[in-house]
Amino acid sequence: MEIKEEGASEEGQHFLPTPQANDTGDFQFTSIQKTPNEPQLEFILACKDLVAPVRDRKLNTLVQISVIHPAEQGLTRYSSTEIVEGTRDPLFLTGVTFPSEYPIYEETKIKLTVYDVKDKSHDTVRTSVLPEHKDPLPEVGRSFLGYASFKVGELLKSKEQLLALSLRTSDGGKVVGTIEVSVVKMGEIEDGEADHITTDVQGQKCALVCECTAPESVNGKDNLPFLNAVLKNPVCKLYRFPTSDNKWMRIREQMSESILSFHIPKELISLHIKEDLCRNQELKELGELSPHWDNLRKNVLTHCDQMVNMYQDILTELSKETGSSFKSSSSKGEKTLEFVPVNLHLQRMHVHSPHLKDALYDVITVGAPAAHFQGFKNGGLRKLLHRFEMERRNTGYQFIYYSPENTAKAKEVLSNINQLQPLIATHADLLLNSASQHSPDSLKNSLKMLSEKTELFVHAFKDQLVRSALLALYTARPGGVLKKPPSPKNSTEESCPQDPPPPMRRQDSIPHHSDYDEEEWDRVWANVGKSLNCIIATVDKLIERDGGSEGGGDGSKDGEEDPSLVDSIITHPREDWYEQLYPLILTLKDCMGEVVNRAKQSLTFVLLQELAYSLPQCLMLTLRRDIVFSQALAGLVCGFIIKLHSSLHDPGFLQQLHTVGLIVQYEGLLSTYSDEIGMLEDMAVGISDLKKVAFKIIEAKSNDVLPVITGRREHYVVEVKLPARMFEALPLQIKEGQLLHVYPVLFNVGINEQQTLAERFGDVSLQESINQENFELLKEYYTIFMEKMPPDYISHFQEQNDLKGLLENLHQNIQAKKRKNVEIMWLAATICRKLNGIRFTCCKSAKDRTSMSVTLEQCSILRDEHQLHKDFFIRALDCMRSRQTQGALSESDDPETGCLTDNKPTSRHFYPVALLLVSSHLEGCRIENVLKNIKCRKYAFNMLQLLAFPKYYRPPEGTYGKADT
Ligand SMILES: O=P(O)(O)O[C@H]1[C@H](O)[C@@H](O)[C@H](O)[C@H](O)[C@@H]1OP(=O)(O)O
Repeated sequence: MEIKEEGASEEGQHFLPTPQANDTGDFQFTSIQKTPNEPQLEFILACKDLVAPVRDRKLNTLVQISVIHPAEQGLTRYSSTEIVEGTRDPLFLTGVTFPSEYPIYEETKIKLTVYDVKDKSHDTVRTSVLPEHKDPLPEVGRSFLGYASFKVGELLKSKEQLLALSLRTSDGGKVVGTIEVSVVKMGEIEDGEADHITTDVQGQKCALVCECTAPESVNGKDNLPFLNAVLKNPVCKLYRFPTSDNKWMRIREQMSESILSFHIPKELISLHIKEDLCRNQELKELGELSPHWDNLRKNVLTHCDQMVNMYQDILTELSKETGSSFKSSSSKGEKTLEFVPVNLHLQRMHVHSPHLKDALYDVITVGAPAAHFQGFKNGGLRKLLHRFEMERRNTGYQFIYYSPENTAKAKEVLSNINQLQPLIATHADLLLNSASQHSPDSLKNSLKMLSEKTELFVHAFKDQLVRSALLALYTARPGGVLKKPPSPKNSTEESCPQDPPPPMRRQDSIPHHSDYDEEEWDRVWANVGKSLNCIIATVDKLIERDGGSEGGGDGSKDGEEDPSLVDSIITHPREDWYEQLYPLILTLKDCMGEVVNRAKQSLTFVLLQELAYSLPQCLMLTLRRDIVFSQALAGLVCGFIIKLHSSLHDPGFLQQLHTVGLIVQYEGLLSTYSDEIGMLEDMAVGISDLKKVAFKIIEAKSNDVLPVITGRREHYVVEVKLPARMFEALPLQIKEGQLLHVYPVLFNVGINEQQTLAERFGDVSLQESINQENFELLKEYYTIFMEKMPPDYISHFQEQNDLKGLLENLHQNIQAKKRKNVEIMWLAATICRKLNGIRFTCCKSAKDRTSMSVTLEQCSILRDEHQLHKDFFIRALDCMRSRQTQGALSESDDPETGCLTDNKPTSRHFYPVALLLVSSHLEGCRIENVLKNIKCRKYAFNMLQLLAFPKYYRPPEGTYGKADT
């Protein structure tokens, strides 16, 4: 029999925006004193001496928590505990938390209703693995046992903030037991002894005494406004678990979205548009070409313009999504959202355990960066890029083959030129300005800056590529006939068709031409250096003479300046500095202009070769790479900012940040089977491309604290802003703008039924090579870490951690080629945490497998680092993965499927705010994640799938089933 509460108007929770919260009509309510951004109220529950309705039947109880807002009469279901089985004295591990935005006052009434759950598994959808004749269990649902209620003010003002309330039957008559409500404050120092906790549920007792002092380092309250600008819509859960020495630890699980999900893609797309517009312009300015190349260029430009339009359209679409912070898994194939990462969240576990410092454990959970709209029929980036390069290299006479390294080099030089030329011009003008003011000090300073930049400029061209590109372009001009057409077939390093594919670093098919005057470039290039030397010598002379010192000097300090020029200066008795320097500056600018012109054209010609081959595939490949990279970068920036904020008070971390850089470890759960092979190939390239990213911390000058990206495809700088107070406390190197590097590594272990197929009938080599390659990268990072961190830090570090042993263990596990060897993931994650790194967990959608993995990781940390009682490991795991049972769903839920039937999303992919807030206090954070994505509180697994999962990756009964994903 299912018992319904009488008179309860069950509605979703309605959040009032905070400013209105105190002002509900004519009423004035007493706010709860709160710490910014911390939950307003958190409590735990336990029952005693419950009376079973039927004798000799063990009770399986849960408590449902409802709220009666003071201005309303209606009851709003808020959350519920987990089910505790087989005891009259249940002690609930799942607590209740009211986040800072929730409209709760001292006058708010809380109703606690205790139910006896007869069958907690009836929600699990039976699948084909069940015998067909087997009917669902006849006895489903739960029975009402009793209720109690209290006002928030009563709880807060009670002795030791603890209430023991009688539970009564619905007519308010009979007492059927007691319920204890105890306020919890994270970060408090445990005062009382949680004595007599036994793993025997019958004997569980609750530690209810707490004293309060919040450790600064974990709460990091100073940082909150900044994190709030980035993190949105937090979902919180509170638990308490016993430790092996029978004390309680408290755990707050928090899951938040990030507006960086949209902000970073928008920044990046704008940057790509700028870069591509500039390249298209340079292609147009390439000058006259012979008909073959000219046609190619026209074709390339048509496609490139189309591409820029496409990026602009995507940006326009994304710009409409103002304030969005979440892309659901069901939108992963949407074209306009392709640059946005799927289901990106910070998953945070805050642990307060006795005798230990409070600790935070963060993992970024996100769908594997992949180009879902383009699909995976032909594989992912790793394969596509390799194939593209192989084919391009063997195209014969139509194009000149430049290796990817040389193409990247050409882009780098072009970018350097574009940056340096205007800088030099500015410094040259400043020098003239100093000259006109006749100020020796200012002249010296301006000269110093001018010299530095000009030297960099000259250095930028010290590359064979520029010479060969000049020759190639020469041959492509009308009349510039190549005597020996460039072809890999003419190369001495040519490979025979039957040979294995040559390595990527093969020699380029760069032309050689006997008529070409190579020295001409040398002369043009050297002129820049010469004219700088001339300026230096002139300035020296002018200052020397101005100081009235005797003697004229010979004007040949640097040995390279033109003696006639210098002589002409020193013969002037009364110099006008400006007049003396002006012609020299003009010469420098002219020489530079000549170099820039030639170099730009020739290097643009190199880029033309890459683009001209295999249009439009080449551009689609760039698009795919941009998409995957954008998703990966959004996650990385989010992870970096969170890591920075949570570790700002740690000098060791800050030192590591600027001397070594940060390890960023990705755990992949993709299978090497079917489409997920392509996803893994995309993900591997996307993550590896993150090496091109460096961070820079700058002082925030306004309220806009969102990061800014500069650079171009081969090299990005992400500027992260910190408020002045925090910025000031940073090490000098960071404040001076030193670039902070990241070392991304990916370890993948497929765990589902698809991976079983791959292992039995397919191929797992992709996973093996990714793990092997990334192990080498991780080892490299460790070596740099050991070399660069100070010896005293290292000796302390080594005392605490056996990193060498862990690495060796990881290596052995990778070599072992064991099936579904999840030990690899645990070891890689542990190493990352010990190295102060940033952790990521990814599967296709980051909702089902990722939720299993991240909750397992949390409980394993509690076991290994916080002495979680071993008999509570599985219970803790189940609590974190759990969902409300059917009876606890709101009326808008479909009881058959657990899926929401009303509260339809307002847009295709965004979770409506009302719905989000309603849901944010139901069971474990990760089931909320599933709900956010597919509007259904069920992990998308069936029993057959779960049989293939490693044991600890299986969710509890009642939490999984058929879901329309
Ligand atoms: O979050 P995921 O684990 O990628 O979700 C998978 C789930 O593991 C699988 O069992 C199910 O059949 C679906 O394919 C889920 O992916 P969706 O992207 O369809 O949510």
